[in-house]
Amino acid sequence: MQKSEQLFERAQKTIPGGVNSPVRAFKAVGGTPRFITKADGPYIVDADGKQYIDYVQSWGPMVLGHNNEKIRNAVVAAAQNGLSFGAPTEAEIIMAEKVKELVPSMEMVRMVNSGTEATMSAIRLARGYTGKNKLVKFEGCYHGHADSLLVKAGSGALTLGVPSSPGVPADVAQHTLTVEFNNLDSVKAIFAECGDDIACIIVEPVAGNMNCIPPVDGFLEGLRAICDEYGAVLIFDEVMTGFRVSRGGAQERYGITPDLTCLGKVIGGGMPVGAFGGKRDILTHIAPTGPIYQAGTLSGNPIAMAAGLAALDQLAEPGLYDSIFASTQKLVEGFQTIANEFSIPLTTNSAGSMFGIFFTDVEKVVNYQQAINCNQAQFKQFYHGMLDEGVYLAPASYEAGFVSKLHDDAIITATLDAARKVFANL
Ligand SMILES: N[C@H](C=O)CCC(=O)O
Repeated sequence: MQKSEQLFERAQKTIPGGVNSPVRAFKAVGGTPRFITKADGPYIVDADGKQYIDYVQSWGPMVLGHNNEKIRNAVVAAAQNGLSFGAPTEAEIIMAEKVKELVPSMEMVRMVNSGTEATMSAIRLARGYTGKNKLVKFEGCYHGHADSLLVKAGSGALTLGVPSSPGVPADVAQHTLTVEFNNLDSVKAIFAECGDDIACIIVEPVAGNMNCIPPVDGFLEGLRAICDEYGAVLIFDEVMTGFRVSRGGAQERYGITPDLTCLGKVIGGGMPVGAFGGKRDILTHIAPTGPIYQAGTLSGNPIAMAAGLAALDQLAEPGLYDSIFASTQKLVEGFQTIANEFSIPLTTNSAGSMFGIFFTDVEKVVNYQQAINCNQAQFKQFYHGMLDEGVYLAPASYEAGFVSKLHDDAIITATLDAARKVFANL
């Protein structure tokens, strides 16, 4: 770890906390963040040359695994023609058509550069479209770091103890109403109180920023019904679940159609991209067809479009999703079996190729309270044990894990062998 240590020390002199995104800093687990030099397939390699089986997968987008050859070639080919034009290209149309084909509720699509931009823009659109101010989000859900959404947020904000960040004016935060994930009664109650001024509900259909919590039966259906009743816009934040929990995302997996959908890095095969889209009737309110402003010089960047199209094309491979889901199932069942053998209280969740491990004696984790009450000390010990054994999990207990196409049987077996050694010492 010598090189990572040196790099971390050097980084802290010029980069706040030594990292460009807080979750990378290992604050939740302690120790030195591993500085990464390359990634390939299911592996990443750190500055000291140590190889890890990677379950972060750049926080989700690498459904095909790292350094996919076709994506890489598409990026290189596109780069021959220039890096950024600030003008429209055919690739953006092909991308919008492709997204619409895979996620039919996205009748129109606007490209942006990140998940944060996607959710921030979708919220503005919902407010402008409905003429209402308030938004409903769920405690522990994370939708990027826009002001309105950094209220009782999950992910790094929760890990670092600032789920409602300083710097967000109270005047802004007052319009964000937070309710409990998987609790329809709490949503009904807030709508009964101020439904006339609620523009939208934004939800991660599988909450991947408080570990991995799938929706309970009827929850997403209930949100759809409430939005219909009150004329609010239902926004699915599919930054994590898009093209991952099913080829058509969570909306396909659970059979619920939102009004707007937000997508993130997955749509660029890992490049810095995002998109939001949905009903034509709503999207036409965006500039230049409508008055609600939203813009970006780099939006629809040709390199990102090339990477994204190469990634999305490969998702049509027959049996791809069944195979990744089977690997994920084998992994979580393996963790559970081994924990049981060592009498360690543990439960797991999964949705498609996303998974979560919870150190708790709760039988099934379905909400925020249960997620944050898990045994953090034990997670920390487990985390470092796995790292030593060459398995890289998200360095925070509130983050979902991700399995790729290249996490084959041998990789899952190697991970479980590592877990057995680590559990034996917990
Ligand atoms: N949970 C986040 C991804 O959506 C973690 C990534 C980050 O904040 O850098």
